[in-house]
Amino acid sequence: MSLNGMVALVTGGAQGIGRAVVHSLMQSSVKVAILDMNQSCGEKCKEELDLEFGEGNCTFAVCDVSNGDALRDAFQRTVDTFGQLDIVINNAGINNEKNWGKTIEVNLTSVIRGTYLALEHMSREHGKGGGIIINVSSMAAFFHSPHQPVYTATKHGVIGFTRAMADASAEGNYGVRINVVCPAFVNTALLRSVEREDNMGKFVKFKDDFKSRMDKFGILEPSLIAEGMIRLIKDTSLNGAVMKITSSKGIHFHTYEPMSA
Ligand SMILES: NC(=O)C1=CN([C@@H]2O[C@H](COP(=O)(O)OP(=O)(O)OC[C@H]3O[C@@H](n4cnc5c(N)ncnc54)[C@H](O)[C@@H]3O)[C@@H](O)[C@H]2O)C=CC1
Ligand SMILES: CCCCCC(=O)/C=C/[C@H]1C=CC(=O)[C@@H]1CCCCCCC(=O)O
Repeated sequence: MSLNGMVALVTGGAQGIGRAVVHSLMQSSVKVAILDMNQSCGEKCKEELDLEFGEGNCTFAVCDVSNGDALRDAFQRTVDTFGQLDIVINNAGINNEKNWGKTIEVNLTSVIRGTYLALEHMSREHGKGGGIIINVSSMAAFFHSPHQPVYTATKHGVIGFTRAMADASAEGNYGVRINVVCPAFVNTALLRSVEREDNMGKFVKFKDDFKSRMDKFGILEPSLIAEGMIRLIKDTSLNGAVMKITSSKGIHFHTYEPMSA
């Protein structure tokens, strides 16, 4: 499946995993709208991508995904700029057990809002031509992190919401495939936040245990997560898929017991 000419929107696209998937998408000739709350990183990211791929192939907008109006405007500006929207990756996420309400707002509420906004611009129920949504969860949804109870809860929620919405899309003939990716530890700024009291609050005292888990389970590069996301986009058979990415098994999928009668 060629992605040439498609248009993607990536939240948290200025750094880390989001930056990696933006680059992979542009290597596949996808035009990308990068949304991020970090203006300096976003502008630097766009400057570098313009140098590599030529101008006009990506945009950057400062957008805090937890601001619903700003997120709605950013989606609309993307469609106004590029004329269409085919791929949405709800990637932006934080780790803050002190301001845990914010963690819920960004990691779960904004993923829900971003999914609904994506459907407004892609679903046949809105007269559009279809598309693909990828929501970002975590292996913390399978190996719960005793040091990140609220982060863990949000990532469990992303899986449940995504699987439910994928079924709704299939039953409603939305024409939109909705999948979720669950990386283990990834070498980004977010991972380094587990050592900071500002982020971890009282759980920072467990940082040595957290680091020993990183040693045990390994640390992935963002490019591998981007590879998994491109696979979710290109494999048209995948809807409601729960992709896991770990050092031990690489890119693989979680399987669920079928619901008994
Ligand atoms: N790094 C890791 O070990 C893992 C990360 N994840 C998830 O992957 C996603 C990306 O995380 P990383 O790339 O590691 O983090 P990162 O911190 O390196 O990059 C996240 C980007 O999102 C932006 N962002 C944060 N809050 C935002 C908001 N409210 N509005 C707009 N942009 C915002 C940041 O400015 C940053 O550019 C997150 O959902 C995270 O939970 C999942 C499993 C493991
Ligand atoms: C803010 C930091 C982001 C960390 C996200 C994350 O995925 C954390 C997961 C871990 C937290 C405690 C754990 O034990 C989780 C282990 C995840 C790796 C499991 C890999 C298992 C395997 O390789 O088979």
